[in-house]
Amino acid sequence: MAEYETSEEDLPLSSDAPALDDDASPPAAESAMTNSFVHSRLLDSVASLTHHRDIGALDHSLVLSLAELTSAARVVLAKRTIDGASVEAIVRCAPDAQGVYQLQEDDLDEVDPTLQLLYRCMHRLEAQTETVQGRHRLVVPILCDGRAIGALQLDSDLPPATSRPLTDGFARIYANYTALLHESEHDKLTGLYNRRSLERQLQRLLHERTLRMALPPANGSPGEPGGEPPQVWLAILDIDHFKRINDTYGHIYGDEVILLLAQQMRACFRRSDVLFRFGGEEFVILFGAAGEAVVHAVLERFRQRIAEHVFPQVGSVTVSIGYAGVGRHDYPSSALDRADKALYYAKQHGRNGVYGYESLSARGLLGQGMAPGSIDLF
Ligand SMILES: Nc1nc2c(ncn2[C@@H]2O[C@H](COP(=O)(O)OP(=O)(O)OP(=O)(O)O)[C@@H](O)[C@H]2O)c(=O)[nH]1
Repeated sequence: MAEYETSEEDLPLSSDAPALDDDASPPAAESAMTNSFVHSRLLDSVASLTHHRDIGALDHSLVLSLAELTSAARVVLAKRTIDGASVEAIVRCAPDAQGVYQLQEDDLDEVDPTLQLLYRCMHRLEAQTETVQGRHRLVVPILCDGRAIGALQLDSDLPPATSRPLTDGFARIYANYTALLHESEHDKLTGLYNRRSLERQLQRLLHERTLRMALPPANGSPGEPGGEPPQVWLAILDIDHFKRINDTYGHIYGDEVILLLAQQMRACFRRSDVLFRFGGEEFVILFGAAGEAVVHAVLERFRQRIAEHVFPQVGSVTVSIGYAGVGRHDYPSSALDRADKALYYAKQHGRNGVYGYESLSARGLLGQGMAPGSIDLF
């Protein structure tokens, strides 16, 4: 670390700041001052980066920090899907006409020539450089366990030798921190989201829909007369007679059923649908759909798919599913409670079925005295 060569007034650091060096020449003092300023900006960026608990916010913070620290013309973050098969997200950052950095998140344009180096970098697992119209382009891979989970592109006037250490450093911090966030949000056995992340994911989904659809203010919650039709849905899925599977075949096969079911969920639902392992043999799905008929058809298709699937050793497995609409100002616990009531109804009416809270309720089938479902609410 360089020594500070300035006065305490000039540099409002803590009282631990190193003493002045009387022999320092003005240019040396100036350079130390610059170094110290750069270091504190850098630490600031790292601190704000690791402050986030949400991967989306972390992505934004990463590209903004790098752009601001390097005065880049453009910074791009590309992220790969979990299976590494394709690129799932692109976050770009560039200054607007006033020089203020603006973020932009978009779908991948595979033919965009300005992103070709990103692909090559992720493929070759090593940094790439090129010069385009006098401007330097540097792309570094974001590596995790020897795999490229993404890449960072910096278009700037800085030669790659100058910008590389910083860009590499940010890529490494990002890789370490996303691994930590990922672990804390996901179930170890299935790789699906865990229960802890439900509230945040639900808020994110509701927020995204609000932004995308620019909805007018809600005038009621789902299920209430006059309420707007819900656009986000929550389904709870529970494996039928799972205790019997464990008792008959043992926990290892029980776990395998859970794992294979999660794989079936991944294969059947859309990438934009959010999948959770909520508890032992309980799963939650959050998704957007136009109406109850669509939701019912999607879940019914999954129920059938599982009923027809042959699980190794265990053979046939069935699932019961309950679902409910989620209003814009809903609490996760209330939406869960409604879906759980529909699931309970499914369990009481032969299992291997799909039921929606709204239609059960409209048909008066959820009596006052109905026992609460099995789920522990927040
Ligand atoms: N193998 C395995 N079993 C689990 C896990 N978590 C919970 N279980 C078991 O799952 C079983 C759930 O049993 P119940 O809640 O009685 O439900 P069920 O037998 O599925 O019956 P219904 O839900 O009424 O159809 C219990 O025996 C739990 O011990 C897990 O991670 N792995």
